Amino acid sequence: MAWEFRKIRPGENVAVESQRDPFAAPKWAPPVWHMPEALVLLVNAVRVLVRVVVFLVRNIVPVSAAAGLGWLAYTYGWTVPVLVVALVLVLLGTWAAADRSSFVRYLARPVRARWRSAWTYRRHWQPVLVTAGLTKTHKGREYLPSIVRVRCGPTSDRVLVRMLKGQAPDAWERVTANLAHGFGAVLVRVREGDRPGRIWLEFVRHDALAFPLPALPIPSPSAVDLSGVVVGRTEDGSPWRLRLLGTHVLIAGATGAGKGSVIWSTVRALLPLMLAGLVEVWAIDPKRMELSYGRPLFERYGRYSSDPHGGMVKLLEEAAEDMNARAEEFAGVTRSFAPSTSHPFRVVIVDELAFLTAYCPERDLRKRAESALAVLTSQGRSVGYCVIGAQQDARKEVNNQRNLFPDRIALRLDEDEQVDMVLGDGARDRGALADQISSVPEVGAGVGYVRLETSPDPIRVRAAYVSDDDIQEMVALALADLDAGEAEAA
Ligand SMILES: Nc1ncnc2c1ncn2[C@@H]1O[C@H](COP(=O)(O)OP(=O)(O)OP(=O)(O)O)[C@@H](O)[C@H]1O
Repeated sequence: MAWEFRKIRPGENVAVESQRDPFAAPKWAPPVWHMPEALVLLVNAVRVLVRVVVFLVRNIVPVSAAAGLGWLAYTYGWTVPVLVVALVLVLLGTWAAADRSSFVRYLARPVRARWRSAWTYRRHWQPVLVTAGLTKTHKGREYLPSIVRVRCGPTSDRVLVRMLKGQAPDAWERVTANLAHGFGAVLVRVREGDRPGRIWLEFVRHDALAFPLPALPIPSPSAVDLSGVVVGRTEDGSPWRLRLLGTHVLIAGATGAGKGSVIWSTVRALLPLMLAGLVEVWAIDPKRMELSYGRPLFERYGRYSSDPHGGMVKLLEEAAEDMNARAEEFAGVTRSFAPSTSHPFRVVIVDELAFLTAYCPERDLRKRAESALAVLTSQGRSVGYCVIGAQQDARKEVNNQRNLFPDRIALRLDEDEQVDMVLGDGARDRGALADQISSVPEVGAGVGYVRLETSPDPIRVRAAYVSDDDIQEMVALALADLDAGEAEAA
């Protein structure tokens, strides 16, 4: 129980049960101990001293700077500190102009984090948490979760929070809307903390993915990393790197969700290695829409089929056969795959998986496609094969093959339960709101959620939009060595 000292009349100091709620009915406690005046003063003096020391330690840099300037002004007059401040500003300006990224990293962001910590988070912490029901009052004493540290990113803040003992992250997940409104954020996500009992709250200040991202420049061959080709941007403004080497990728999204932009951004990122003969793209195009634009490109630097009467399935089977032959060749010789012109990295893109499997009317073709896909996805990873499958319908009945794809992307989905079907259990609770992505193309097309290997928390991404003109430019670049007639024929 907490106590505070009250003075009743001179010489009469009493300790009473403390009451922090200003609206609570007055509760009179009988005097318990009569305290000497000097002891009361001493206790209060120690309290003030401790608070001052904590404040000084926490704010050592600004306090020292202010004290130094004060001392200069006192000793030499006000012009000297003004000159010192001007000099420091000039130095900081030069630093910012010369190396902006280090300036932002080592100075601007930490200063901003301190400011936001004090002004936005600590100032509103208690009222917002009380209203959101995240505090506990026990025997008149209020227990409040505490802020450990605040970090600022370009578009979001991360606040490390020490929860109350016995509190779990889902208590915070339930009130993310209250927190967002309380602290003026667009949305709030709850992330795993650095140790038990702590969580990171991610306050998104503004949506970095609200506007379409134009097609990224075609990279130089040495910049292409198959462990993470850049296909767009993540919510914190960093590049979205899609892993292809050693995995398979499923892109799930309702019609118009922008699956094409993920596929084309990937092809665009791979283009330099395709031209160098180190990567082949085998395109299977049942819809004859998205991939048909790049048909000459795929036919020259890979394969292409849109033939519904067995051609597409045959292509898949040939990929599976070739993969088997490669596996045999590599057995006992090499364990990690590095692409070469004799053994290029093969990306098999299937624009709509369900056309080959669930929707295919011919039972025989369906079975053959399913079995070739299963072979490719289960054994192809280590021998330089990557299957990228797009899928409109994420329901279980339609997509029984999703477990064959280790990496999955959830673009806009029609129903909330499809999110966990695509990204795995609990993904929606952890913030993958793929069912709430806007269906307005400018706002939501190409936006989605991915789960990285390193973290169970889904992150929000947007693929760059590769327009028809961009595709034509890629095709022209890839076929530049052919003369006009040949290109036409291709
Ligand atoms: N990354 C993006 N940024 C902005 N707009 C985009 C993006 N991707 C696609 N769009 C817009 O959204 C429209 C639909 O995209 P797209 O055809 O790629 O969707 P989809 O998921 O492949 O649909 P479907 O399954 O019906 O083929 C495009 O015509 C384009 O205008």
